[in-house]
Amino acid sequence: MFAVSRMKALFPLQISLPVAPAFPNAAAFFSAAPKFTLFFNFPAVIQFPASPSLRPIMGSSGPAYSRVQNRNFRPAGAAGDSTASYPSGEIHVIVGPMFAGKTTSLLRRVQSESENGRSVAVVKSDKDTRYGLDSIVTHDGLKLPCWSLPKLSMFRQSLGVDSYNQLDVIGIDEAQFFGDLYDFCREAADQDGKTVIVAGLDGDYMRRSFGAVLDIIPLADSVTKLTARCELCGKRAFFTLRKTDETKVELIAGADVYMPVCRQHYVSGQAVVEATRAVVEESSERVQIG
Ligand SMILES: Nc1ncnc2c1ncn2[C@@H]1O[C@H](COP(=O)(O)OP(=O)(O)O)[C@@H](O)[C@H]1O
Ligand SMILES: Cc1cn([C@H]2C[C@H](O)[C@@H](COP(=O)(O)O)O2)c(=O)[nH]c1=O
Ligand SMILES: [Zn+2]
Repeated sequence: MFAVSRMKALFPLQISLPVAPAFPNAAAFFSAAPKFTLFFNFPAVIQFPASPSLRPIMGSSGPAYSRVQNRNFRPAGAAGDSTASYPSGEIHVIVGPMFAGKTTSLLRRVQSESENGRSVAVVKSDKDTRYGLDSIVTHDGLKLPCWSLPKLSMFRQSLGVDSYNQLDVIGIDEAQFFGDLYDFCREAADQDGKTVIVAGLDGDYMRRSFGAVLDIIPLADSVTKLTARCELCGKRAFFTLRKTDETKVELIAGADVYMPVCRQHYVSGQAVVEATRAVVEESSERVQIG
């Protein structure tokens, strides 16, 4: 399993061990069947300082971990170096259906950045209340403390301007729920020199673009599309099937309502859901008339 004990050492106050993981063999599952498609080569460019010295910054709704200063700003260079003092931010986007390991991947990357001495903070939408507001939690129970906010534009103020300035890396989970994702990511990377790691659903249950996740692809250094396992046949799953007849786009839920599926089972499953909805609507119309 990925280093829960190391996570505990890193985040001693908040990390808790996974309880009754839904997929106990997740690590074996992940390593035996690598499930991601790299659209672009993921650049091994994150530069890590040699000696990490983390200190937690506690805020009203969540912690950040910080070093002394944001190293993303290049020091003034030699004369003629036109890049001197421009921020060297980055944006990395992780997409895929539910259960594909997006949160797990985000958590790993943030953990790795932190272990390498960079100051990190993670934010998720406060719409997702599934596991409480103070942490992001994977479907198999790994946890990381985070900020829960309605808008990314509140992040700087919530953290405190000084703490924000010291941050190197910002992780964003459930990115599909943030309407101001584009402006936040652009400013954080271009103006403030942050490395921004974004995880979210590229498509909703109808396989339509979800929120602003796809809008930030033109801003991104890298885009990774993860896949899950089709719950009906075990093949690679690219889509999320909603098992109920609820039609609103945003519906916070887990495996009770959604399942990852391959193309074939998306098409057949969606046909069943739609046929069922038609029958239910028809019979409720009959009841109203009668
Ligand atoms: N059908 C499935 N395919 C793959 N993983 C699944 C499935 N159902 C549950 N899981 C679990 O979900 C974990 C991924 O959780 P998570 O990182 O929270 O995914 P995401 O953020 O993409 O929804 C996997 O490690 C696995 O244990
Ligand atoms: C497909 C789909 C999903 N959602 C919700 C359901 C969950 O609360 C999140 C996704 O969580 P995960 O970390 O990716 O597993 O999004 C939704 O509101 N609408 C949809 O169409
Ligand atoms: Zn299938």
